[in-house]
Amino acid sequence: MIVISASAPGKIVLMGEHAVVFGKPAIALAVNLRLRCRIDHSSENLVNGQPLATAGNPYLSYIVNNLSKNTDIPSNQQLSFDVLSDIPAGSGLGSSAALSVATIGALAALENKPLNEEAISKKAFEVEYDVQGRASPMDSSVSTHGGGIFLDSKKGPDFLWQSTRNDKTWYIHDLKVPQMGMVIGYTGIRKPTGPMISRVASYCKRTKFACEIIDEIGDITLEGAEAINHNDIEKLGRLMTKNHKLLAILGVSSPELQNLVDAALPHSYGAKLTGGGGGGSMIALTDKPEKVYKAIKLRGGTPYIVHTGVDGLKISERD
Ligand SMILES: Nc1ncnc2c1ncn2[C@@H]1O[C@H](COP(=O)(O)OP(=O)(O)O)[C@@H](O)[C@H]1O
Ligand SMILES: C[C@@](O)(CCOP(=O)(O)O)CC(=O)O
Repeated sequence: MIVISASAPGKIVLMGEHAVVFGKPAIALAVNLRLRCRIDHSSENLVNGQPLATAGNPYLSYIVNNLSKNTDIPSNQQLSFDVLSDIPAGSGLGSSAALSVATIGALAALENKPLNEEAISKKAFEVEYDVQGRASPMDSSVSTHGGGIFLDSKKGPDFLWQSTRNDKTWYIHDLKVPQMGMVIGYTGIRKPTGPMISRVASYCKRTKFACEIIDEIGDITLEGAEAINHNDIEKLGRLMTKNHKLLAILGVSSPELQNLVDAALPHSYGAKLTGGGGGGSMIALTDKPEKVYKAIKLRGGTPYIVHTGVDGLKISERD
């Protein structure tokens, strides 16, 4: 019997979340929190031994319901999925993209297909977009590729692939990022991404002001990419904190996130919420990770000192 297991990383967003959904630039890094998905043939569709249901498992259900679109596996083939994750779900750390990437990667391996990063990442983006109602290809791309990525509205050096949905095209680039001390602070508050994206979209529909904030996030993200190219960590930190303020104006911060950002800032180059916001997690760029760790813990958050520069999708087992 063939048993396949694949793993994919979660991510942090250095700059540009939410604005990237509108086609603006963003910078995301894979981190050493991973989700593993093991797939096996089965007599019924199961997740961790329980029947697969759309309500509890929208991403896996979507993949199974669209099996014939994405694979040559017959649509009546039943599968069992075992999912094990280090990434807290609904926490802004890209758990849903890691789940989609690892599952689609494992299905490709089950079919003995060569791993094609671009194809897997695009299929995972489709899952994210359709289940959430709106998304950018940021999470699916960085989880597939690993390391760092820079999304832009035009093609530049180190271009990997482009993704188009409706009237928007994102050009995805490999981004080499120097080793940086990075601490995640999880508020413990689960916030699904879809409603946060909708909230920003309706704010932008109502007011020109919100669209200008989105533009401003895009502009400072380009400055952030320049700062990375020049290894200017202090400038990057300042821009990250500015990015946080702009996200707060858009209404996607929360008192709990602000509490952890405030705790981290005295020991950091910069700090900001990461991902969808409204709860979930923040990140701090620092050369004193232990101090930030303690400060976040003292304020009731769950800190993780994380490594970047990690692998993307990996097929980790084949029997
Ligand atoms: N280990 C897991 N097992 C099954 N589903 C998961 C797992 N981790 C995440 N998910 C799915 O992803 C959703 C969270 O995704 P999302 O709202 O985009 O937040 P984020 O990607 O920031 O964690 C969960 O509600 C669940 O449907
Ligand atoms: C808000 C957004 O920019 C990032 C969402 O990240 P997460 O799903 O909350 O980890 C949405 C997206 O880019 O698809």
